[in-house]
Amino acid sequence: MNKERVKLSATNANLWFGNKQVLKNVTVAFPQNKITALIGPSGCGKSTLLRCFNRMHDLSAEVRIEGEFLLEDQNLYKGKLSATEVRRRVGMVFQQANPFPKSIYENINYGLKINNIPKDQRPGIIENALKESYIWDEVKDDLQKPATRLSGGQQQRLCIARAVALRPEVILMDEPCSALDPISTAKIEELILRLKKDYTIVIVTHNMQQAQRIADQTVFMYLGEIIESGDTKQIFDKPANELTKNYVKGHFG
Ligand SMILES: Nc1ncnc2c1ncn2[C@@H]1O[C@H](COP(=O)(O)OP(=O)(O)OP(=O)(O)O)[C@@H](O)[C@H]1O
Repeated sequence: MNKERVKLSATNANLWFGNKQVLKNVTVAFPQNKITALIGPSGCGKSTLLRCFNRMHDLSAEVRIEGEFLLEDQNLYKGKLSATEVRRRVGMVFQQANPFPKSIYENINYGLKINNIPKDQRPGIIENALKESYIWDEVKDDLQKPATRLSGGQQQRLCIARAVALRPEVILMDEPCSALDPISTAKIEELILRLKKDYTIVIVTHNMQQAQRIADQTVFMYLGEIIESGDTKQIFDKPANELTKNYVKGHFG
């Protein structure tokens, strides 16, 4: 798929919800410090695949996963890594901003506490995370106010700050802008582009313009399989597969 250093990968991954197979022999690699867009029609398995990379399916009894998932050379499931450690190193931001019903400050502080970050280091980390997520200027005088009073776009940037505060290596984003207006979306896209300097980013999106604006690489999925992946420009301008072509041209989806 690329010559860059691979940060995160899956090889021959299969996943079942009960008897229903949702991921079929998925092999994919996400290069370090790049943005990869995962695209494909509704229900093709994008979110399910994304969630495998931070062990979000661990608590679902009906889920069966096969295959190899690696963070660099460390196995996400079979090695020494605990689910908590995996989730610290592979952060996730969801479609619907989901701040805790607590203060802006506590939203970030909470993750630091459960990861045993010393108390005296936390205020500095929180300030940096808010700065890094382009929201500090808007909230610096309101840190003790409830996070739920922020706008949707601000809540989403707070959720990104919550993820980056734990210094992950990868940030998974599941349609992070789908509930946002164009101005908030533009701010998040600008933020994502800046974050790739420090993080590897995988973003699920239904917005083809968004994928073309921000993604270095694009992966097209259909019915649980990876149909095609490559440089974003190639996927959109010269797709090799007819299904990819029809999807990116908006003929189905
Ligand atoms: N907990 C579950 N139990 C059973 N089936 C599930 C479960 N979660 C998802 N599925 C099924 O798995 C398939 C893939 O779902 P997934 O959410 O990964 O698709 P997606 O490509 O992210 O879709 P969308 O773009 O609409 O968010 C769908 O058929 C869905 O109904």
